[in-house]
Amino acid sequence: MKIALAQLNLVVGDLAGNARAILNAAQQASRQGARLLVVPELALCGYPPRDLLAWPSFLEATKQQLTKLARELPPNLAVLTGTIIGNLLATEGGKSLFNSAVLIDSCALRHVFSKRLLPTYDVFDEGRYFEPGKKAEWFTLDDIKIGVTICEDIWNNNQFWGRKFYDVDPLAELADCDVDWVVNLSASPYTIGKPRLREEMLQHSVLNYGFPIAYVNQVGSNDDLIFDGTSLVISRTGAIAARGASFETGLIITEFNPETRDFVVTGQEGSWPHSLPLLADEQPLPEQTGLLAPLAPSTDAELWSALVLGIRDYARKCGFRKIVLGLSGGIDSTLVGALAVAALGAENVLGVLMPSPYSSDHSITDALALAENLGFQTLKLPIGDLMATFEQTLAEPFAQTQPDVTEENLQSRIRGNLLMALANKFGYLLISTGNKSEMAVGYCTLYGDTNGGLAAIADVPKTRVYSLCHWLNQGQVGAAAFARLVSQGAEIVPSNVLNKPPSAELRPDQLDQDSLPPYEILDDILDRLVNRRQSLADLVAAGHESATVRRVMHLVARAEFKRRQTPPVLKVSDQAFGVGWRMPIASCWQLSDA
Ligand SMILES: NC(=O)c1ccc[n+]([C@@H]2O[C@H](COP(=O)([O-])OP(=O)(O)OC[C@H]3O[C@@H](n4cnc5c(N)ncnc54)[C@H](O)[C@@H]3O)[C@@H](O)[C@H]2O)c1
Ligand SMILES: Nc1ncnc2c1ncn2[C@@H]1O[C@H](COP(=O)(O)O)[C@@H](O)[C@H]1O
Ligand SMILES: N[C@@H](CCC(=O)O)C(=O)O
Ligand SMILES: O=P(O)(O)OP(=O)(O)O
Repeated sequence: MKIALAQLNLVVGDLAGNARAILNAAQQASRQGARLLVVPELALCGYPPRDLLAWPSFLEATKQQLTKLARELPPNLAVLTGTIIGNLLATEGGKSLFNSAVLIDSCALRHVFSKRLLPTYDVFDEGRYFEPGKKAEWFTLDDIKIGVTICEDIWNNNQFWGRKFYDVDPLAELADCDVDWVVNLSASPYTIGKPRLREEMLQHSVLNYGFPIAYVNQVGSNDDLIFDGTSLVISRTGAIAARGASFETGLIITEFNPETRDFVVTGQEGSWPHSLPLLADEQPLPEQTGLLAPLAPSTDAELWSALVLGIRDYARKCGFRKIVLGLSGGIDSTLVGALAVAALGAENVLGVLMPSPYSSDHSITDALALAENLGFQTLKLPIGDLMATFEQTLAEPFAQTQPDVTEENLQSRIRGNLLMALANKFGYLLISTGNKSEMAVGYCTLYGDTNGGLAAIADVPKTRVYSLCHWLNQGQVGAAAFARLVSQGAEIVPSNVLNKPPSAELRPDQLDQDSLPPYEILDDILDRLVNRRQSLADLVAAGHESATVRRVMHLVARAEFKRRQTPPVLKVSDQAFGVGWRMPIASCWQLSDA
């Protein structure tokens, strides 16, 4: 039996567009002779629908779209699609919806399976909307017994994690039902290294529970969440029967053999994708039959692709064709400039140079060198006159004061204002360039360099910004925009950008390192504090100076008000400063207290 898994890039709320993407995949799968097509979690409404689920009109429209889709699907193909389903018993208690997989066969709705484990940690808030499914469920297709799970349902493998997250274990219950194989419909957000982690977990689960697993994951980015795809089919032995490409749409076709009760393993490697089509869903899905698309060769390569997809999808799903950013010749704006070019093409990126009397010459020359390397346009808007006008206007109220950080911030706010003016006038998306290290300690100006529609690298620590830029210069980047440079062995990131010390250039001779611990130390403290919730004692035991740790903890807590007002942050770590980080602002608790 041929089984097809469609890694689709779905848009939240685009019910007709998502239905079309499912239908296209179904027609393609049917032409390939597939008997069953599986598409991702909540594919019809897009994931995550968040509070759209509170609108009765949205629920009704989704229901109607499902009925219409069922009528249009090829009759010889069974389709398992993620969608929302009303809980008819909600009046007797419980939430009014299920997060479900619906089996459509011969153009009719045959069975509904509902997600049993509803995550409520980090970015997930499914208990807010959904009632959990009550029991393990499966269906029979041509005498093959297929167990159905949805995303979190497969993440409670106690033996793999060495701890139990939920009392219910849907996979263990399906093992008791003696199913032939289990399918999982997912919308599993990307974090660094997660494609490999999922693979290890699923291989362990196959051996632990004793059945093959086919796992289909959404691809694309919705708001702050990036979905990598990397769907998998794991055979009974733990061997990988198929692996979908990461960060690309695709139709994975695999063969289940009823005799061996297993998927056929070819072990053939496919090719690593070299380009990310802009509107992939409107073209036929790239097909992979029994192929293993390789995992990214390094976490830098993986992270790069994730950020490119995150920027591209945010722009196109919000209706932007062009990006603007402030280009200072520093490493952060350099990385964001390169990402923007890879995401939308050099012809759609504008870098704005805004020198002040404190700007170095290399802030101009390095920014221009990058723009020339990558072929995008620049605009130079010196801000000295605007600074003088601001200072003049504020001269009277500031008469009895000394220049301080206020004047520094004015420069940043002038730049932020100019960038937003360009964004308004020409319909650009302004991307802010702050990295995670500065967002963590508040080393940025509210309504200044934090301005923007999307914070593209605000979950990327400064040390990783450097490693991504070094990786870019190693010439392994696949983006078409860099093909010429890569083929000539030329640098993408000007070497001076990599070698000079980071500086805000808001006053003479200012260096980040005069205000902050060295970034290697700061980033290790932040990783332990923010991602791993370590205490002062833990951090000191790890070799950090107590005074430095206390200072960082204080800065992190004090900067909460800034983070709450910054743009959506593309999530790439286990703990991003986004919807999964819910710290109080007006709080007396010192992180160093415990
Ligand atoms: N802009 C840049 O490009 C850049 C880059 C690197 C470093 N920096 C550095 O970042 C620093 C920015 O200075 P800053 O932190 O004073 O800037 P800021 O103006 O962004 O934030 C401080 C202001 O925020 C308000 N505020 C403080 N606590 C608040 C709260 N709990 N709720 C609401 N509002 C509150 C107050 O008005 C306060 O003056 C400077 O040291 C600058 O050198 C800036
Ligand atoms: N001189 C500058 N021209 C354009 N954009 C600038 C300039 N200086 C700073 N910026 C923008 O602000 C952020 C933060 O600057 P830091 O150097 O980190 O202080 C920078 O990435 C640019 O987007
Ligand atoms: N914990 C899983 C699943 C979350 C979900 O059910 O959406 C993940 O990170 O991918
Ligand atoms: O934000 P940038 O680009 O100016 O980078 P840096 O802060 O390292 O100068």
